[in-house]
Amino acid sequence: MPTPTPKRIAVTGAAGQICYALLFRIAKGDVYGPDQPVILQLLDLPQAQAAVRGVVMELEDCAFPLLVDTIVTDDPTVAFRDADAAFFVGSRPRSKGMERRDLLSANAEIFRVQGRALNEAAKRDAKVVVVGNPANTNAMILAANAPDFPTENVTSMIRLDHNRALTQLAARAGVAVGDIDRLAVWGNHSPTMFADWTEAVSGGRLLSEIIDDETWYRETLIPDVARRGTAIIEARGASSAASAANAAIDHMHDWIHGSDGKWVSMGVHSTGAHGIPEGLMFGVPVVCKDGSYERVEGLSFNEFQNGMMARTIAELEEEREAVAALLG
Ligand SMILES: NC(=O)C1=CN([C@@H]2O[C@H](COP(=O)(O)OP(=O)(O)OC[C@H]3O[C@@H](n4cnc5c(N)ncnc54)[C@H](O)[C@@H]3O)[C@@H](O)[C@H]2O)C=CC1
Ligand SMILES: O=C([O-])CC(=O)C(=O)O
Repeated sequence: MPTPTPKRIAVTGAAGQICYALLFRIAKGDVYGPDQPVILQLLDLPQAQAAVRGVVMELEDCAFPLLVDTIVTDDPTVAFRDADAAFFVGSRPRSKGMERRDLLSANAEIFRVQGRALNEAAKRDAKVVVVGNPANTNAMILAANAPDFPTENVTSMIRLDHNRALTQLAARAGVAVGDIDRLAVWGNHSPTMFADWTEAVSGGRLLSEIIDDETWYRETLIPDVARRGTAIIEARGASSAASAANAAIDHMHDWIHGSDGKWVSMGVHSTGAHGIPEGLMFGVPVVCKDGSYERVEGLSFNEFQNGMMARTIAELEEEREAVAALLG
């Protein structure tokens, strides 16, 4: 069989802690699979170029058979040139005492500049995931500044929250993580996110019936998932990195290869379904198939769900208002 043309994968924030986990897994084949060669196109700031070169030396020392080339640059247009996929990680992380929205002004400008470069340089069918916080609103800024690039292909990461909820639910229900389906995490990657078990099942049974503890769901699961990032910062002194990289890999892998009919949560551009205002970048359940995602639609919400949705919608609308000047 002929060797496939390498896929070009742009990654921003290459000298940072998430990328220290992410790049090695991409090079190993965890995104495109074990038969697909890749080229890494790494972006970071001028002052971080030496550190990126150190990471590249380590990539070389792994002798990954699939890694055919690595480009290192501080120019976003070079990094995004002909990209098939792009991970937007580069931005400031929060530290103790900050909320992710406190990063809005520090990071928003990055996504305006990089949106223009994406517009100019990437393939039109490139798949984009924004990891840098506040991820939903950064992705909205990116898409708004890339008018010739399909908005559908700009997504934000809420998969880490989805994975966090899966583990908590599996442990409480005494089922395997892999047996859970129809879990949704809605809205903003922030304390207002809504980990929703209403439809979630394992082995054909509703998790809400297996666990049978609405108080645990409302007062423990939902807030614990929403506050997990803070708990990690408190414990580690730095924000999550390996688990964030893993979630970014899961997000992109499933988008490319499909989710086997299962629901996964992705931040996507709202089309107005489920009462979510059009244009917000919003965590929703999707099913991935044949290189694209389909939003799960036609769900009806009870009063509790409506209240949770309203809270995270309001926060994203406030964020949109705060960055209105950057939305083109
Ligand atoms: N969506 C999610 O679930 C998660 C998001 N995050 C976010 O991911 C981001 C990165 O986190 P870490 O890797 O831990 O941070 P880090 O500080 O270790 O690395 C960030 C890197 O981005 C680079 N950078 C800054 N501005 C840049 C620009 N304009 N262009 C290219 N590179 C630039 C920095 O030089 C640095 O090398 C943070 O915003 C963090 O809050 C972290 C965990 C989960
Ligand atoms: O909490 C943070 O700042 C990092 C992050 O987004 C997460 O771990 O979910």
